[in-house]
Amino acid sequence: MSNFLLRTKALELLERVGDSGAFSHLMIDQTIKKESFAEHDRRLLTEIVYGTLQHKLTLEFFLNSFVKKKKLDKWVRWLLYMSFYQMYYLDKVPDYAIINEAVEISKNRSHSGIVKFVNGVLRSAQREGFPSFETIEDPIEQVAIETSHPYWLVERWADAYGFEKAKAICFSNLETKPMSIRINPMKSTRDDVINRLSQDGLNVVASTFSNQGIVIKEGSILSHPLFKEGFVTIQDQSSMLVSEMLDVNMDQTILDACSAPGGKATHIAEKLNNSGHVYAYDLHKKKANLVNEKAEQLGLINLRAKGMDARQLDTVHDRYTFDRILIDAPCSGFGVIRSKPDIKYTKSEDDVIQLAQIQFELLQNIAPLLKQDGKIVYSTCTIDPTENDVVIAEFLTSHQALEVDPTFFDELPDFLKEGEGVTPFGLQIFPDDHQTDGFFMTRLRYKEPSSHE
Ligand SMILES: C[S@@+](CC[C@H](N)C(=O)[O-])C[C@H]1O[C@@H](n2cnc3c(N)ncnc32)[C@H](O)[C@@H]1O
Repeated sequence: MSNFLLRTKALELLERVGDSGAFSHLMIDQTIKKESFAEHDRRLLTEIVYGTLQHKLTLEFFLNSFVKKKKLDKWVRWLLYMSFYQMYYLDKVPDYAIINEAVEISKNRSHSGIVKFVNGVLRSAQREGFPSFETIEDPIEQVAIETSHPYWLVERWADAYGFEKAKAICFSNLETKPMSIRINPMKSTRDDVINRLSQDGLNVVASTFSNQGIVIKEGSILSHPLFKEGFVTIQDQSSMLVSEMLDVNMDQTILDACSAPGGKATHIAEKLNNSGHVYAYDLHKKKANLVNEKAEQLGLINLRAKGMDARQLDTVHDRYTFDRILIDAPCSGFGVIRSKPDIKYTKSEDDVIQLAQIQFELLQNIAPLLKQDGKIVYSTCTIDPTENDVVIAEFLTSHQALEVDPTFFDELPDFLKEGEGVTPFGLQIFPDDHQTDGFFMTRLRYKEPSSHE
């Protein structure tokens, strides 16, 4: 494909999704796939689109240094952002070529005034270079601009964890993490899968988070037969640890209250080796159907998902029904910004407060369904204390028969036991800690198994 066409496509995508606040990997990937590009073009297009979105606030800072208070058409702004992104972050294409392409695109779309403007701004950037972040005096603002996070979010993390940790989190959100997969123990062993993938040229190592996990350091699993035939599932390592900490045993009756798209529900069902039963729910029926599809692909007959608000599960299940309960709650998602950069632009402090309320209600309404000797795992893929430690602390204050299960901490992998993420209420994994998603998880149980009767 010509450079002109590729960059025109990139601009179209950015215009479509960049301001909507609803872009997702899936949506962008599907659009790119539809065009049937050559592999090399597809990779460059993906890189330009994601990179521009990922660095949006930094690129805005650059633009403001060249253009004072000028109202720009949406497409002109995105064209300048994507050109800046390539000039500053990529060394694949020389600046003059990036500028020429941008000028050609402008000619195609508008009149000579705009063409001159685009050319002028990009030539100034080429001549003068981009402004240094050192010129920003406020350290929080400097990190916010350099890593393209909103100010309030960096400030919030600095208040919760200190400035240096907040900075490390922000920078780690710009890196890519290695992909990890979970083997299906009903079909193969981890050693066999590692051997097979190594023979086929992938560089893989065993995960220390889960004995079903494998980290792919080099190579792609997406076109490998083991992936296509359901021998392995793509899942982040922190996410795998959640189902590990549920401490599942054969024949148990398990509830996964917020289950879509089914990563953890299928992990749990695999651990049961098709015995027992996993009752899975999700607020959205369509999403619950995805869980059923995933279970079918993996050959799991002990998992069934339905659409339902989990805060009303006490209308369909009796008290003391479940051996294990997983509440992988809806959350702000601040632990997964690396793969979903839209989160940092769209979520607000109000969202955090509203989500904490929902999380509390989920715990409150679901906990009575736990058997006397059962265990509840509560998890989120966020790093905000309001949705994690604070929700658990408040829940335990109003439900004094329950406690954080002290054996949860003993069962953590050794390298996590002593880390900075261990709190009195659970384990917080940060995205800059282990090249995984950021996650919070904890396990609750009755203080005295029969005292609540
Ligand atoms: C963090 S995701 C769950 C991820 C899933 N456990 C996995 O591992 O693939 C949270 C899910 O909760 C669902 N949800 C939100 N509010 C809910 C509610 N009141 N009842 C049940 N599910 C809800 C969302 O639709 C979303 O799919």
